[in-house]
Amino acid sequence: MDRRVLIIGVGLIGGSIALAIKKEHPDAYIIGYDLNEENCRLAAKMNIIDMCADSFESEAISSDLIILACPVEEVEQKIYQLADLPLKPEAIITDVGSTKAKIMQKSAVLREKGAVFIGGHPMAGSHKSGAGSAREHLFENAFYILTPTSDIEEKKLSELKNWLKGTEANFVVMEPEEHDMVTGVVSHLPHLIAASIVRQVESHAGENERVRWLAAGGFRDITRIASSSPAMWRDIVKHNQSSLLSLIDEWIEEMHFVKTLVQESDENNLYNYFSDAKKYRDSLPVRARGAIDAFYDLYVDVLDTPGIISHVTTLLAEERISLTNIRILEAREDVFGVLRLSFQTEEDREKANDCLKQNDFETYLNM
Ligand SMILES: NC(=O)C1=CN([C@@H]2O[C@H](COP(=O)(O)OP(=O)(O)OC[C@H]3O[C@@H](n4cnc5c(N)ncnc54)[C@H](O)[C@@H]3O)[C@@H](O)[C@H]2O)C=CC1
Ligand SMILES: O=C(O)C(=O)Cc1ccc(O)cc1
Repeated sequence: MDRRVLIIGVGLIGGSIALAIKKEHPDAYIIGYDLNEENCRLAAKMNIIDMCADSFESEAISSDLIILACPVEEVEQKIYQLADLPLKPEAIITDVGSTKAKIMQKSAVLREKGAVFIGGHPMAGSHKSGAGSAREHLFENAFYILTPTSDIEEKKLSELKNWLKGTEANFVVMEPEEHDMVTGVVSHLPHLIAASIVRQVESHAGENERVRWLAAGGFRDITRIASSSPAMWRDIVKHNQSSLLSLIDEWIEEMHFVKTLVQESDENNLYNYFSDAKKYRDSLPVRARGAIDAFYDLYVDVLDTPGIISHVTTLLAEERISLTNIRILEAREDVFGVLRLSFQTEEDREKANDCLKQNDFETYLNM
C-alpha cells in the first residue's frame, strides 16, 4: 500500500518539502491541508500535492508522515488537535517551524499518547510566501535542524531523514534551546532590525519624498527580509521572546558603542569597526543556501547604455546558459552599473563567467 504524507500548511516551506519528498519517494501520496483553500488548490494544480483535503483530522489518522508547516503558533494548536486523534502508532509527526523550544515543550502531549514527534527546521527559505513560490531545490545544501527528544529511537530518526532525503539538506541534531539562541542571533534579530530600519526610512520619507526615491541599492539589499510574511514573524517573535530580549539588549549596547564612535570620529576606530566587520563577513561560507535568491551569482560591470542588458543575455543564450534571475544593483548616470546574474548551478556560472570575459566584460564572483 502507498504511504501517505499529510502536509498541514502548503505554503513556501510545506510546498517545497512536498516537492522534495515526491522527488525521492514518487509512490508516496501527498495530501495537503491549508486554511487558505485557494492556496491549497493552487498547490494541487501545480502538482505540488496529490490532493487537497477539506479537513485534516480524517487524513491525519491514515497518514504515515505528518508535517506541520504553518506559522509556529498554529503548529502548537495542531499538536494539541493531533494528540486527540487515533493516529497510526508508527506515524511520524514533524514540523518546520523557525522556533523549537516552545514547540518541543508542547509536543509532550503527543509523546504522552505514544506518538512520535521530531521537531525540525530547514534553515533556508525566502521572504516570499505561498505554494506558488515553492521550489524542489530550496533546501539543497542548507542545514536542516532536527530536535529529537532522548526517547526517540534512532530508527525513527533515520526514517524521518529518509523521508526528507530529497531536500538534499545537511541534517544537524540540536537541543531546542541552543537552536533558539543561534537562530535568534542569525535570523530573528536581523528580521527585527530590518523592519526597524524600514520604519525609520518611512518616517523620514513622510517629511521628504526624496528619501523614498533614493531608498534603493544597498538599502533594498539589507532590508529584503522585511518583506517576509508578518503573521509568520509575529509568531516567531512571540515564541523566541527570551532569547530576543537578551539579544536586543546587546544590540542597544552595540548601538551606544557605535554612537560613541561617530561622536569621537576617530579615523582609526571608525576604519577598524568597518574592517573587522568586513573581515568576518567575507569569511562566512558563500555556498550555503539561505534563500531562494542566493543562487550562484555573477556580477558584471556594465556601462549604462541602451541595449546593454539584451547584449549580455543574448551572449549567454548563444552559449545555451540559463539564467534564473537578472537584476541591476546600481545604475548611476554616466558611470558603471552592476548587473547581478543568478544561475542554478556553479557550472552555469563558470560558463557565463568565461563567456562574458571573452567578450571584454569585467566580472566578479563575489561582492
Ligand atoms: N519562510 C521561510 O523562509 C521559512 C519559514 N519557516 C517556517 O515554516 C513555516 C511556514 O512558513 P512559510 O511556508 O514560509 O509560510 P507560508 O505563508 O508560505 O505558508 C504557510 C501556510 O500555512 C497556512 N496555514 C496557516 N495556519 C494554518 C492552519 N491552522 N492550518 C492549516 N494551514 C494553515 C497558510 O494559509 C499558508 O498557506 C513557519 O512555521 C515558518 O516559521 C522555516 C524555514 C524558512
Ligand atoms: O529570506 C531569508 O533570507 C530568510 O531569512 C529565510 C528564513 C526565514 C525563516 C527561517 O526560519 C529560516 C530562513
